Amino acid sequence: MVEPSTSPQDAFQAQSPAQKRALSYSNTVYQLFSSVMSEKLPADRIVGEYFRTNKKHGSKDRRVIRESLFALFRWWGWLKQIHTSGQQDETWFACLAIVAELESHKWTQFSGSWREFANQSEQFNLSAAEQALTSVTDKCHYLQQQLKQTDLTETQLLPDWFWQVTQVEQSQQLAIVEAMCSRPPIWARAQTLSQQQLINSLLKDDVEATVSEFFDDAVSLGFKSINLNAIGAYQRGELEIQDLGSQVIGQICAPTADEKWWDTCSGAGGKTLQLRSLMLRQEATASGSITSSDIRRKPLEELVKRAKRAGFSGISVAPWRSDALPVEAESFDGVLVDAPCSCTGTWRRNPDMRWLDDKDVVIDKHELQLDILTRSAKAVKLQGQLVYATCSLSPIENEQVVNAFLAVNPEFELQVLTHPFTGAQVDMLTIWPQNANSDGMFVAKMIKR
Ligand SMILES: C[S@@+](CC[C@H](N)C(=O)[O-])C[C@H]1O[C@@H](n2cnc3c(N)ncnc32)[C@H](O)[C@@H]1O
Repeated sequence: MVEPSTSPQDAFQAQSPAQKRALSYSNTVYQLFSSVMSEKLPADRIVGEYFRTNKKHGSKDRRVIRESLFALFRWWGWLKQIHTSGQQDETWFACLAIVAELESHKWTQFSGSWREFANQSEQFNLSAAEQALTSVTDKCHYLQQQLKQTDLTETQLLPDWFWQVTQVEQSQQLAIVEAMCSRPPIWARAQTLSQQQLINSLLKDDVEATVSEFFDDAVSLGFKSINLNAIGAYQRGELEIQDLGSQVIGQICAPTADEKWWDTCSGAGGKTLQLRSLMLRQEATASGSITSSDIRRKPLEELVKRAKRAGFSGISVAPWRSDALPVEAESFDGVLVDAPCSCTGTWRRNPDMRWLDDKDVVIDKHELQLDILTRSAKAVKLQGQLVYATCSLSPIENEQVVNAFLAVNPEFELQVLTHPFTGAQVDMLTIWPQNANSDGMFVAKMIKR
């Protein structure tokens, strides 16, 4: 539970209104940061709960608090090397001042105050960046110079274990860090409208959207946070928020209008809705269907609501209540296994998770993933397709699961895929966040012979 900010640290006395507010923001961000780290709960959840119970903050306050907090996690791989005390001391103020420079935050009166508090220690002589820092390498140089610390490197921005479990070639590492330390846009999928119709409709609600060059139903809603409930197209089910990387999965499934699909780990139905939308785009009265399953009941209830909002028929729900198949064996043209995973591919949106999780989050799930894939495969009919997907970037949860499955299920054969963003032909497809400004994803497609 995060307590509301009450008094600034006694050791730091505000000499001006800007310093007073800077201390108050610092106090709130500090409480939130400590809470995320100690409770090991997602920052989004902790911040959401804090703002729900502390209504005093206006929209500007929220922005300063939220953006400073998430920036701390984005750059924590460097900052943790100077802030080791766990106290709200000069090193803490240095962190706040530094992230404001690294992300070119506009609240310079507060970041200037944080810098003044940091500089009360002889350890620091921080100054504002002379120009906007654009690349991670620029940022690294700025920090090396400010902190007089030359052993900072770009790869420290992701935990060591990430590099161990992903086995990324050195030549690719910088591009990954660069993507992981920036935010992707909010991606949406035109669900019942054409891309252009959706863009026109969004304009009426003052949302400037742009089309994706890759899929004819994907649109970018830009980087500003949006109140979805105030958008007509969302209320009418004409759009769904879905990251571009996630949209790759439905595109790889490529269901035809009359096929019967099973979404075995549907959650609240992000991909179920996409599959149905893809069918309806081919034929307004598509006779195909999708059965959606999950071990959790609540997301399935949410799925039903979302399908209703879109006016979609042809979707039914079959909860997994035991290890037994909740659907008829060998009866589906396509089975999608969007397996539970470490979610390392979503770290751009959740930078806190890279410091809350550890290597086990990747290693632990391999067996469960193989088990779900093996059980789900029993529902695929002859010549049917089996699609395995995760939002992990580690081969342990991806290629190794598929290879282990193929080793004992020789009737399944990998199908060559075309990378939607690079055009490369691959046996199994990893979408890296830097490929098209999205989250990271993995997908493999097999045919039952
Ligand atoms: C990656 S999420 C699915 C996201 C969803 N497909 C979407 O597009 O929004 C994985 C889902 O697998 C479910 N799950 C976990 N263990 C499972 C199991 N043993 N059998 C079926 N589903 C499981 C989780 O409840 C979770 O909803």
